[in-house]
Amino acid sequence: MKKALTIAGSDSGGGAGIQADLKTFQELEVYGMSVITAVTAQNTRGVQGVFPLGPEAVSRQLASIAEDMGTDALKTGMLFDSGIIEVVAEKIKAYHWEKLVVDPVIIAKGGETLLQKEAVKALKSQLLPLAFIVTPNLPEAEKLAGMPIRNTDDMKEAARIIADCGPRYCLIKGGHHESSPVSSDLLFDGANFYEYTAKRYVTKNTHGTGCTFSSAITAELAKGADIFAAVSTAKAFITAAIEDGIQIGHGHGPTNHWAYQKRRMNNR
Ligand SMILES: Nc1ncnc2c1ncn2[C@@H]1O[C@H](COP(=O)(O)OP(=O)(O)O)[C@@H](O)[C@H]1O
Ligand SMILES: Cc1ncc(COP(=O)(O)O)c(N)n1
Repeated sequence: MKKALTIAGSDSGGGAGIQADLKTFQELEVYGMSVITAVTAQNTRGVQGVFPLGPEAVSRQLASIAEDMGTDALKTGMLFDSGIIEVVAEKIKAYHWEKLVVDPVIIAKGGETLLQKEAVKALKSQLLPLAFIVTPNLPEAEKLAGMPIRNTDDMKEAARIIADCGPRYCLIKGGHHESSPVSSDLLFDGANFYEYTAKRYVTKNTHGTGCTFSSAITAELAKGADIFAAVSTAKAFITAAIEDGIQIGHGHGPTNHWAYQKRRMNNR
């Protein structure tokens, strides 16, 4: 069985972070492993507390996996600060882990900080050069590129700037473009742009969409898919998960990780 690793924060509400990643790995039939960077007290209403574990705890978890199991692909989500980014980058290089998906989690949907301001520089200079693909949402792409994004031309310009940091592919997600009837993501391979478009659902149950999407890409890469097939399957996975979003809690509910496989079973 192929293996996938997530290096991310725990979401007690179960919709984002490590929990969303492991559910996605399971649904896409890869063996899921996790390195926890921080524990968040979180629910559908927002983030009530953040408790980082620190570089030593992260380093030891990474070593446990590397010394025994290894991984076929991996992703990063919430990394909290530059100390954790440094150790993650150092270990990824030392273990020669190559299929790295960097989801540059900076701010939660409710506005809470998940990456310290000082750490954006380390993310760009230390982690992005190791990334096979980086998957910023629109506000994250604005921060990484240092420019406002108002239209598709701006998205392309930002993708070029982010690609200059060294990732092999850059995928800017259009989920935050709420006035559009579609949800369009733009993949840049250093030369050409490819658009992945799906219907936009009007729903407040979008907690964990980015985590789920990037872990679906990671699962597909672990199984040997090329980047275009991996993004395409991940887009179908997240679109189904959003369409069947779950009304749990009083705020932004989670997506439905089972929706994609349920549809496949029904179509048999
Ligand atoms: N309301 C929606 N309807 C359909 N697809 C969406 C919706 N919101 C986000 N997506 C898709 O979900 C994926 C994650 O995007 P996004 O929500 O922008 O990430 P993040 O959680 O990092 O902010 C992308 O493929 C995006 O196009
Ligand atoms: C622990 C953790 N990691 C990431 C996110 C971002 O979630 P989203 O996928 O909605 O951007 C989150 N809210 N909590």
